[in-house]
Amino acid sequence: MNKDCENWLLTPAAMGRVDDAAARSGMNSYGLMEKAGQAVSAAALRLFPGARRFVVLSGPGNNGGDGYVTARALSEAGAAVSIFRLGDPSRLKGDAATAFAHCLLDGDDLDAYQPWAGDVVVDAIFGAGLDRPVPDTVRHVIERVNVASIPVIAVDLPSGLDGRTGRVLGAAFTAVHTVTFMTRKPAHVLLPGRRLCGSVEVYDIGVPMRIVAGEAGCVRVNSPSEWQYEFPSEGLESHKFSRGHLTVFSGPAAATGAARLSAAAGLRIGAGLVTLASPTAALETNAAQLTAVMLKAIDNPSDLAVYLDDPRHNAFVIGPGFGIGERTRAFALALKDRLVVLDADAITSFRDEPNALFNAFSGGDFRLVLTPHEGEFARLFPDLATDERQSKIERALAAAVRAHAVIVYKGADTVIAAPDGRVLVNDNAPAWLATAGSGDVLAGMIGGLLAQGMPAFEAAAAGVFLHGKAGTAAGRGLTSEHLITSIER
Ligand SMILES: NC(=O)C1=CN([C@@H]2O[C@H](COP(=O)(O)OP(=O)(O)OC[C@H]3O[C@@H](n4cnc5c(N)ncnc54)[C@H](O)[C@@H]3O)[C@@H](O)[C@H]2O)[C@H](O)CC1
Ligand SMILES: [K+]
Repeated sequence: MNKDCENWLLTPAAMGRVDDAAARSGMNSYGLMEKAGQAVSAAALRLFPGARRFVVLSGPGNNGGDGYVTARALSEAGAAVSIFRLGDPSRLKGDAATAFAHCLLDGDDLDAYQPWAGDVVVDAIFGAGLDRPVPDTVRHVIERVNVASIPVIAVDLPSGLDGRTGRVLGAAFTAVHTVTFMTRKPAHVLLPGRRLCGSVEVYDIGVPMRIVAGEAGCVRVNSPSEWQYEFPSEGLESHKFSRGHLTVFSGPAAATGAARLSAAAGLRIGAGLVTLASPTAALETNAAQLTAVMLKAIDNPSDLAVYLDDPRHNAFVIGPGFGIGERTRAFALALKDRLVVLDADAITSFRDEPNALFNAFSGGDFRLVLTPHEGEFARLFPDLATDERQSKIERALAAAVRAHAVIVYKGADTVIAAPDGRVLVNDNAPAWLATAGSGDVLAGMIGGLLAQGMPAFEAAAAGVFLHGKAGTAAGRGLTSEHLITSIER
């Protein structure tokens, strides 16, 4: 993968414009297809040196063109190759027609393909150009290949996958390996697409970087290079007060654990001081289980107003275990001038009046981070959640603009979006991170980074990435307590 663009995500439409611009610049566009097909052939031979037969399934567009180049290259390397085609190859156009003309192997209709043991399928039916559910012929082949457990190498995208959204249009192959070109596309990282791609190889077919950069936009894969420059450093001159003061609100006596997890995570990620703001009735319960985290009784909005008189109380987490309702709304709105992570119950509390929240935090730098999972997202943004046309990236971005907040739209493919258009898709979370209390830990980590002065978008992205990394380090069967001790800055 080219280092310059390893985190970029281009939609199929943007990649189409890259292709056009490359052709206009005088590049030989057939040369790009030739390199694409050669890369797929090399991957197939590398991954399956013992294949009895490579079966190339070629479609009606340029993805099919890549397939004809692959078939020719595999055959020239001495492998056994069969081709099955969707559509009349005499109707292929442009580079795909050229690739077909150069490939002297016979082929048959896609319908005729019956899997044999020892086959390896090269799926070149549809790539970036899929724009509607796959036809029945393709659906039936996908089913036959699945039933026979034939390994599939996908060209650009597993056919049936919508490159922009990562959703399945009708049916899709499940690939063991996908070779894509220049940059990854949203479907390689958004679910369910990511699971259908297998390992993803990004091959540089030689489109000049300035042309790709022209279409790259601000949507990327989350990685330290996206936020490291803002990560708080522990210089010799730093002391606990210069590393900020995070306050986490505890729920009532019967629901204090979630907030303690957030507070402990905030401390672990480096906040200088962490206070648990607790109802008087829960002080004893909390006191029995805290050491480094401080405790303060705050029962009502007037207690909170006094606490907010001290400007050193700069960052807050509200929501985990806090309870749903009017008191929660009053507390959250009182924090409107501070850095705030609003999670769980505090999100749900605004389901009937989300604009009250959004308006309170509008104006000035964005300082509110919302961390909804799927259900909470639907409560605050019901219209976006049900809009089937939009990808998770597009939904998160629209929500961020509306809320004037950084949105951490959680899931195994968490999307972090800022109102200014920046979006990061996270892909390092292990499956076992979805455990009780995991979200509370994440909220505390983001709060702890906000307290240390990291801007909201970078704090959210770093929190999500380091949370995934801690989950991987903790390993299967982790508990949230273990997750916290596995956090490394
Ligand atoms: N820079 C690059 O990334 C390069 C990519 N290459 C390959 O080109 C394809 C994209 O090619 P395109 O022709 O635009 O699209 P497809 O081949 O995916 O399919 C278009 C073709 O299919 C028809 N179609 C779409 N949906 C359906 C459907 N549901 N049922 C039936 N037919 C459908 C549509 O009408 C068109 O005829 C990219 O993925 C790469 O593999 C280049 O080779 C090199 C540069
Ligand atoms: K494909």
